[in-house]
Amino acid sequence: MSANLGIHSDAGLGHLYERGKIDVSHGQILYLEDVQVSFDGFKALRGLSLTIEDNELRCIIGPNGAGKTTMMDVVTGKTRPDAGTVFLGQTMDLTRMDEAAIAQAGVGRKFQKPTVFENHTVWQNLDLARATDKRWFKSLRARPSAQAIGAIEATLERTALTDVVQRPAGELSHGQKQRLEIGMLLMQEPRLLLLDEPAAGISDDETMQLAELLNSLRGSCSMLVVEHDMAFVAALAGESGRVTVLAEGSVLAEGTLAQVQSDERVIESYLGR
Ligand SMILES: Nc1ncnc2c1ncn2[C@@H]1O[C@H](COP(=O)(O)OP(=O)(O)OP(=O)(O)O)[C@@H](O)[C@H]1O
Repeated sequence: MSANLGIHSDAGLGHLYERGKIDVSHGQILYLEDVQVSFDGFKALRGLSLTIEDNELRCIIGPNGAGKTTMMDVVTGKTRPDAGTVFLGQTMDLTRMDEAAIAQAGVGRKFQKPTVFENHTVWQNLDLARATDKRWFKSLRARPSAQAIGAIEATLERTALTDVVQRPAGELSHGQKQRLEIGMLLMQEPRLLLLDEPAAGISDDETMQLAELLNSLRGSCSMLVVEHDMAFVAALAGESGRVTVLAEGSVLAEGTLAQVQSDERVIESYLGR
């Protein structure tokens, strides 16, 4: 399969990857084949194969312990697979790149718990996320360019945070913090966003606002969303979006939400519990 896709290895060149240079000429942004991960003999991923199209928004569902977080850890370089293939586009072998190189190549990750700078304002958080110089004291003093101001304002609007721009992030609601963190990731102009249960613990209204935000990002980046909230998944997948069901470390089913919801194996292992 790899050979057919024209994939080749770029071992050791992680530091040279340029943002936006992902080769999606075959239409795929992420390609996993037969990925295996074991922890002390326990197989967390057993032959996981998954392909995400460029600009696709894919929802991943599945029972606790199915391997969803481990899959994200493998894509971001936090966990090295024991075996298998993990490529970003045609040419970047993620199993041979470190976490920093993978982030630099355009993979952004949002963990379940929001991690924002609580004592800084919403504006400062976005400004810091944009900054290439991570020494925050220097970044905060540097005057942002007109282009940077434009990017921050566009992100504020997109994340519906314009009204709270001068509020410290610590005062925001959980849903607003989730949107701010996604805004911070957007400041890095990711090509692939991984989101781990972004709707967990937020109100129904904020869940739908979050779905609106992610839907508005279609076309500007690919997204992989792990989620348990089925109303949220329905709002993202619509009638025709693909949903993947993971169970026991591999893909149990894949199809539209209606297809996977009526799949007996899915009902038994996940939905029907
Ligand atoms: N570092 C680790 N050491 C040992 N076992 C681990 C480790 N990380 C994960 N596991 C195990 O691997 C399995 C898959 O875990 P993972 O967190 O990937 O599942 P998940 O689908 O994300 O679950 P959840 O929906 O609960 O977040 C679980 O049984 C978990 O206990």
